[in-house]
Amino acid sequence: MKSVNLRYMQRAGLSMYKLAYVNGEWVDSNKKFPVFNPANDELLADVPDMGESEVQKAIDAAKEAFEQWSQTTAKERGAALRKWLKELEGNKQALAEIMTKESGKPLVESLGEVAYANSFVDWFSEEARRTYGEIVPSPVKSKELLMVREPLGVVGLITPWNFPMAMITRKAAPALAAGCTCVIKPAEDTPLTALALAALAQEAGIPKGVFNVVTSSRSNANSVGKLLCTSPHVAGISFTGSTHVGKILYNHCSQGIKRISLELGGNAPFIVYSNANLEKAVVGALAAKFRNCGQACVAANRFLIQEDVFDQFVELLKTNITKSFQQGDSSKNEKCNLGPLINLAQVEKVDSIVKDAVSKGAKVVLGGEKVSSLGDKFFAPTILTNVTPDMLCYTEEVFGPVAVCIKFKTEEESLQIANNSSTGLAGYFYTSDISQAWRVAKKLQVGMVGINEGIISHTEAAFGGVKESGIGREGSRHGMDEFTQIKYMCFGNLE
Ligand SMILES: NC(=O)c1ccc[n+]([C@@H]2O[C@H](COP(=O)([O-])OP(=O)(O)OC[C@H]3O[C@@H](n4cnc5c(N)ncnc54)[C@H](O)[C@@H]3O)[C@@H](O)[C@H]2O)c1
Ligand SMILES: O=C[C@H](O)CS(=O)(=O)O
Repeated sequence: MKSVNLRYMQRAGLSMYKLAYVNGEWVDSNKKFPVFNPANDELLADVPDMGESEVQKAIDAAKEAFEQWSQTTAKERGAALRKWLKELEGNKQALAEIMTKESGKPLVESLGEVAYANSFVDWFSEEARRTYGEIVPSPVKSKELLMVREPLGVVGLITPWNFPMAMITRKAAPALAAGCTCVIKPAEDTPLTALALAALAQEAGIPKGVFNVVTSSRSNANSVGKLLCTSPHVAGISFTGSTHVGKILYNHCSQGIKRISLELGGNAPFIVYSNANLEKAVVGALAAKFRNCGQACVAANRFLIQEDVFDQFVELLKTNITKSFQQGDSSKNEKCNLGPLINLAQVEKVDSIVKDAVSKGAKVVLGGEKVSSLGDKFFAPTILTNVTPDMLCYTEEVFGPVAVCIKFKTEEESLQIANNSSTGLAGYFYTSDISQAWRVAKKLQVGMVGINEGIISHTEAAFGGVKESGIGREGSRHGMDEFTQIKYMCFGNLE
């Protein structure tokens, strides 16, 4: 089949993004599922709804390709990733437009995500050559002891809809850098970005079978996920998504003792101490809460504000939200910087959490309801106060534009509330006291801490959580660990 060129596909319009990518070929299926623009319900494409037998072909292709790809040198793999990066950077506008159309996120945020996603390809094109082994001083004269890192093999990458490009490159780049081959299963809401990445991988000359993208509807996700987790030809799984699904996959992988890395849900506290610079804290709060309309795993989920600055901070938050955001469809109006939620299920989840809070006595300081005038997936930026522990918003991951504001008296109380969660991904706090900064940063039960900062995700830093937020780290040099294994070699009789 003729090589499919992104620029051609872009000119031809999104309708070209309707084929999955397996073994270097663009493949169809006799079943399809639709992909819509959540901002205006425009049908973007119908893509293959692949089942187990079709995904098995992708696993077979990746297994065959692994024989050669794993034997390339780290330098060659790094060079291949840089060719892919060149294609990604050369098509950043097209990629951003696809992402905005299928996820609803504002174009400015999609462009930011392309840059963030590309940074993982850039970073791991270099890390490929720095995944060193070790030679250790032998305890015995006749022996030499050394350890090397080897690629896991075929890996299954299952990714969410909220960052449809970055969540793929944050996995695929280290996987390919390590010498693994991959079968990628993107979220059913946002498969088109993944297919565009495949088109550019093909353009860059990534060999067939090394980078495969299979598309499935939600109804097939369970069986496809189970196949990837239980296939004897898949050596590892890397999953980003909800804790609920992460537990299902973790259980599947236990059957074959398969490696798995899990980037799961969060419930980030955002603590404002009375000695904080409130103007800076509000800037950080808007970034940590409203990026991607609150649909981020590291989103500030609970605002814990010390009582003597509570009213002042809430008023500042309300004023800044009102003047900072123009909600709407940014594919129609580029000035819009706050989009819709991804689908009706998410809208209903957010709406039910807010209604539950109000029914139990919460006060709606701002927003608090759907914005039907914009469309059926828009929920207004919202501030809730008078929040109590019996409310869902106190414990649940909202995953929407709702700032839940909780008052506390002492540092000890703030930490007790913050750590009272089954998850521990990110946490943020603002203080002007350096001793307090050190104390609180050490006591927060999370994997990542923002200290006087609301945006903490960078490719150079280890991304991941504790408790039920997951296992393993992505980005940084640690990202290679998820796709390699250590082999110890003992040379004997050397005298
Ligand atoms: N820690 C992180 O880096 C991170 C990043 C993004 C999202 N998330 C979390 O993901 C959640 C929202 O994303 P979502 O709604 O796409 O998550 P989700 O878990 O519903 O879906 C994630 C992926 O898993 C697939 N999937 C769903 N059910 C499956 C099953 N039974 N077996 C195999 N695969 C299955 C989906 O098709 C999708 O591709 C939130 O909880 C958010 O915190 C975490
Ligand atoms: O939603 C989860 C993402 O990992 C957030 S970030 O873009 O990495 O900050």
